[in-house]
Amino acid sequence: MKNRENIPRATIERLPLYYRCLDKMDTFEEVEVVSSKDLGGKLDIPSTQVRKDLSYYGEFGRRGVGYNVNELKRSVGKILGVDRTWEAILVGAGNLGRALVNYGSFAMMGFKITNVFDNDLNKIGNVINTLEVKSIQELPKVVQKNEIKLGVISVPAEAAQEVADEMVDAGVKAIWNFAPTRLYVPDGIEVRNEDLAVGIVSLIYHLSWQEETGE
Ligand SMILES: NC(=O)c1ccc[n+]([C@@H]2O[C@H](COP(=O)([O-])OP(=O)(O)OC[C@H]3O[C@@H](n4cnc5c(N)ncnc54)[C@H](O)[C@@H]3O)[C@@H](O)[C@H]2O)c1
Repeated sequence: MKNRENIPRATIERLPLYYRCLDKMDTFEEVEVVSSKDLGGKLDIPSTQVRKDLSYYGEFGRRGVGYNVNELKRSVGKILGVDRTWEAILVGAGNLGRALVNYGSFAMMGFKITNVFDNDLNKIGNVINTLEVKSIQELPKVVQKNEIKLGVISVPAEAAQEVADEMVDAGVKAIWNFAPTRLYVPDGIEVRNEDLAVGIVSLIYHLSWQEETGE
C-alpha cells in the first residue's frame, strides 16, 4: 500500500461508494465477480479511475477476469475500517439528531450511535430508538469509559464549538458535524462537515440558471 498521506482525498471519498455497491452485489444480488467497468458503471465512475483508486491499496482482482466481489468488499471494508463497529456519541437530540439516531443503515458502514446527549431538561430521559437521551454533563464519563472516538454534532450552530470542545476534551478524535459552522479543533482531530444547505443551494443555482437562460 502507498503511504496513506499520498492517497488523494477524492479516492478516499470514493471508497465508501465502492464498498456500498459491493456490499449490495454480495449480499442481495449474489454477484460473485465484477469487472472494474461494471463496478464503475454502477457508480458513474470510469473503469480506469476504479482501477487507479484500488491500486493505491494493493493488487486486487485478476486481469481479464475481474474482482471477486466478496473478497474485494472485505478488503475495501478493512481499508475503510468498517470491518468493525465504531461506537459514536451524538449531541443534540432535536429534529436532525432524532432522524440520525433512527436511521438503521449506518450499521452497514461500521457506525453505531450508542449514546445521545442534550442539555434540554425536556429532552433528557426521552427515548429515541431504544436510546435514552442523557444529560450533556454525562458526556466525559461515557466517552472515557467506553473509549468512544467518534462524535456527531446536531446542535444549533451557536452551540457547536462548545460541544466540539467538550467532545475533544473527553477523548473524541473524529467529529461528524451537521451544524452549519466552522469548528476549530486541535491537530490530530478530524472533522467532517455535512452542510446540507450547500447541496440544495447548488441545485437551486442550476434551476435558476436554467430559467434565466432557457437551457
Ligand atoms: N433539521 C434538519 O433537517 C437539518 C438539516 C441540516 C442541518 N441541520 C443543522 O443541524 C443542527 C440541528 O438542527 P435541528 O433542526 O435538529 O435543531 P433542533 O433545535 O431541533 O435540535 C437541536 C438540539 O440541540 C440541543 N442543544 C442545543 N445546545 C446544546 C448544547 N450546548 N449541548 C447539548 N445539546 C444542545 C437542543 O436542546 C436541541 O435538542 C443545526 O445546526 C441545523 O442547522 C439541520
